[in-house]
Amino acid sequence: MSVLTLALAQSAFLVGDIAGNTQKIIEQSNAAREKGAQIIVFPELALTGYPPEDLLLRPSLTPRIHAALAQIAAIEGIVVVVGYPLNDTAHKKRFNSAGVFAHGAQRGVYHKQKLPNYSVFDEARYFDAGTDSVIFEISGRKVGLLICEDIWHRQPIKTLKDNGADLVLVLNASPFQIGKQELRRTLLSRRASENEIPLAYVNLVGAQDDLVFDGGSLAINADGQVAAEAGRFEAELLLVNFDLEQNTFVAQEALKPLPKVAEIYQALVLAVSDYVNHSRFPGVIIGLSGGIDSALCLAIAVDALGADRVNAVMMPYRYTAAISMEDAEAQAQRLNVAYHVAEIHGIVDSFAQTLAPLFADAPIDATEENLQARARGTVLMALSNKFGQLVLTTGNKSEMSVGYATLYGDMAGGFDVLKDVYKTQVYELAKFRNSLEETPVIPERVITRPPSAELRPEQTDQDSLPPYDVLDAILYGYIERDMSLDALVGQGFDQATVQHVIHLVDRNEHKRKQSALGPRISGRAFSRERRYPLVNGWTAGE
Ligand SMILES: Nc1ncnc2c1ncn2[C@@H]1O[C@H](COP(=O)(O)OP(=O)(O)OC[C@H]2O[C@@H]([n+]3cccc(C(=O)O)c3)[C@H](O)[C@@H]2O)[C@@H](O)[C@H]1O
Ligand SMILES: Nc1ncnc2c1ncn2[C@@H]1O[C@H](COP(=O)(O)OP(=O)(O)OP(=O)(O)O)[C@@H](O)[C@H]1O
Ligand SMILES: NC(=O)CC[C@H](N)C(=O)O
Repeated sequence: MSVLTLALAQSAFLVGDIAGNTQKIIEQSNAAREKGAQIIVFPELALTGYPPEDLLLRPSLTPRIHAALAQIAAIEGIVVVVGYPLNDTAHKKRFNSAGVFAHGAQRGVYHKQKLPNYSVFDEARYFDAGTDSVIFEISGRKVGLLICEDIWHRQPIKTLKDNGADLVLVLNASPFQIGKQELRRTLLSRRASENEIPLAYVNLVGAQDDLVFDGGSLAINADGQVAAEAGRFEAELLLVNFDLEQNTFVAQEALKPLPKVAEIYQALVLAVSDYVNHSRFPGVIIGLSGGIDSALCLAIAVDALGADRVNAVMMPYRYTAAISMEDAEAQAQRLNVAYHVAEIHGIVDSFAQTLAPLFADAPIDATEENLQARARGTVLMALSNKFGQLVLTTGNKSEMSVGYATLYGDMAGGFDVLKDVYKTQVYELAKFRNSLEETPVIPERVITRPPSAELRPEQTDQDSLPPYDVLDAILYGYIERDMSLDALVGQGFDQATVQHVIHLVDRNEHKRKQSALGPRISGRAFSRERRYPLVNGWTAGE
């Protein structure tokens, strides 16, 4: 059997670190050659990382890219296919391109034809669309190139097939959202089988700001069957053999698909670890309340960074229940995390004293609750300033949707771990994490007790919000499916409840606008893909 060995370089590339990324490309190309590969394929825009955003507009980018390409062209003994931005100054155009390098020179270049400009993507801001197919030859086979969004459309791969391609390489920067790998498998199988052409799909891995790239690179045969698949959420140099006589990939052992809850958990861990490490924080600080949100964040942080880089601070006030103190300490102990207690009576009471003459006879309301949250936020930020550690905030998607969080209080911090995770998913994730070890890291009572902000006596979240299963279902319909009030009521939800929830979501856009960034796991997160005007005259619920 005569074989072409391909290396699919499912790697992480730090945005903007062109020198570091070039070094990685050279090292991985050499490693792949030593393992017997004749060609190595890197992800979309590997040289700059994805998405490079306005770094693409810096005039100093082009010389850096040219220097990097010269180094890549000098790689010997293996064909290298790599994604990079191409600035065509003569024609005042910029392309999202893939270059083919071999025997000391660049042998070809392909420009992405379909530029995504929906959801989290903004490529039309930066790139011009390519118009031509590109096919190059290796080992007597015609190999076509595509870049990410191209494969989500029918025409680009069909044109390659019509032009005689035997095999298609797809370079990707395809971000994670729940169920995305299943979607990719279905799409790629269909594209391969409807065109009767095998394809190799190489994805990026690692997190960038709010986006998580989950890998899951694939080799798919012309009958649509998956021949090989790389792991998820980790770097891998996947070697696949392509039988040149049969024009098929040699099948490898199939990977088990990850359950949804496991993929969400891994996405959050990767997001925290890459955000903290790439921003060069020595560690993180979490306000640990004894509640489920901060408990889950603590477990995620420990899995991402190791226990010795995580600090928990319990800040009791007079409404903090004894079991909250016990549970917070138990969590820290079980996870082996440094645990501190900083009570906030003095701070809150002093605030209250100063404000008393100004408040005159104004009745007690949420103001007094917010002082507690703000005292805690101030303590956490002081620790961050003093020791250089990042404060992780814990607000989940349900709370961020309805504004159930205090500005400059529990919203203070640099990265909001659960920002795109509904409260009902928080429970599933906590149970999932507990199932991984014999002794659950989150005490059972934290999961079973009714959630409370503990900002006044006997308070529970359900005093002011519908039960979380109802709230989350309404939020999902309104936020992720753009459903109207009438449509939600048509689904059986109580009209007054839906009205109340929609009103809260609309009224709290300003909070989300100034909230910390957090990892995106859904198809509609509060970051790039949901942009509402703060001031507007829209009628709620339509
Ligand atoms: N459109 C707009 N554009 C810009 N700013 C706007 C604004 N509307 C209000 N504001 C500002 O926002 C302020 C109100 O926001 P804020 O100060 O946060 O206070 P607020 O939203 O009134 O109260 C916080 C709520 O979150 C709940 N909470 C707090 C802490 C933790 C938890 C939990 O369980 O996790 C829940 C608490 O029970 C209360 O219901 C206004 O006083 C005003 O200054
Ligand atoms: N007593 C406390 N000590 C330390 N941090 C606290 C305390 N109370 C609240 N916090 C911080 O503020 C965040 C908001 O918590 P709060 O208890 O008000 O609501 P929650 O959304 O139910 O969160 P949790 O489930 O973590 O309690 C907590 O996740 C935690 O980080
Ligand atoms: N970078 C891209 O072109 C990605 C777009 C593509 N639809 C994806 O999410 O996989």
